[in-house]
Amino acid sequence: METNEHEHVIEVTDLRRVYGGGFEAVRGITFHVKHAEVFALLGTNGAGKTSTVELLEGLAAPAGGRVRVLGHDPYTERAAVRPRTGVMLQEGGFPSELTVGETVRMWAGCTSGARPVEEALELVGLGRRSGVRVKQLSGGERRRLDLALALLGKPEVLFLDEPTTGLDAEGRRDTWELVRRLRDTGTTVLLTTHYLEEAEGLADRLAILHEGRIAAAGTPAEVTASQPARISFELPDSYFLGDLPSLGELGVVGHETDGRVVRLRTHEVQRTATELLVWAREAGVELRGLDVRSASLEEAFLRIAGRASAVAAEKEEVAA
Ligand SMILES: Nc1ncnc2c1ncn2[C@@H]1O[C@H](COP(=O)(O)OP(=O)(O)OP(=O)(O)O)[C@@H](O)[C@H]1O
Repeated sequence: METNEHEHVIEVTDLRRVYGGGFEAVRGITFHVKHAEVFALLGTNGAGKTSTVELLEGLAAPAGGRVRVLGHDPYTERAAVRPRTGVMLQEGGFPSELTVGETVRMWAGCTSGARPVEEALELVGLGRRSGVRVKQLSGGERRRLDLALALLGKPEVLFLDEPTTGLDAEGRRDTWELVRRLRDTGTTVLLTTHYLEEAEGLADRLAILHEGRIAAAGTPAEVTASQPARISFELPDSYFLGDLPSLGELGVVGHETDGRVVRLRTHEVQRTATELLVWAREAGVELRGLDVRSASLEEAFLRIAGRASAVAAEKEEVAA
């Protein structure tokens, strides 16, 4: 079955993965990835990202649920899926005595319709490192070589497991730029990452995994919009928190103080900020250091991961 632009290139339904000792690393997750979309799987350490990506790559059979990549089961129909996908594992293993060029040439020999070696190396910025032995590459350069190998077969679907770990800021930006170009020319990309700014800047949609479950999903804007905005300022001299209008009336859902600095959280940022400023004008005081900002994906991530832990602990308590 060929895909067209209206289909989901990756479909995951109630997916489960259980390891040998009976540990359930993926506990029933559902999501889809559309054609030419960048989808990020985020999560704390051990959340189940790699376990999930390996199922999508057909490296293991699920314990339950269903995966389809380009309309096929990647495990039982590997021959149909593998030539159309590119895979960058967390740890690429290749002989370290070979040069970069030899490594790519060797890989190209096993890949149907491979790009020219030089083109693959240019894409990832290793054009001038062709003659260097793999063992002499820096960690970041090895990640780029991994990426070159994943791109060799001009894949329709690209799986990238932590593609920018170990890269410096410039290398990371280059990789983002490349991923965007690939997406714009029709490649579907699923990546895992620890870098929240990577997901925020690169992903069209994302899912936050926590302890094997999806704790939140949507566009980066949707996931952050579910979190309260933050307003912070310094209490004017000789004023106390109790001198402000009632926080409930201001639409504040949470607050902290740090010395004289007050931080308020609100889902109604315009109303809260306006009423606070009206109060300050009427009181004739200045709110020094006033700062109003929407939640970042990082804040959303930390709160969602923390909340998911609390909910899980509560469920365990109820079950006990
Ligand atoms: N082969 C295995 N046997 C048993 N448990 C495993 C195995 N591989 C992974 N796990 C466990 O499954 C859980 C999920 O691991 P996984 O590597 O998928 O997480 P991750 O989200 O990719 O983490 P990280 O961000 O640290 O790479 C972890 O608790 C891990 O210890």
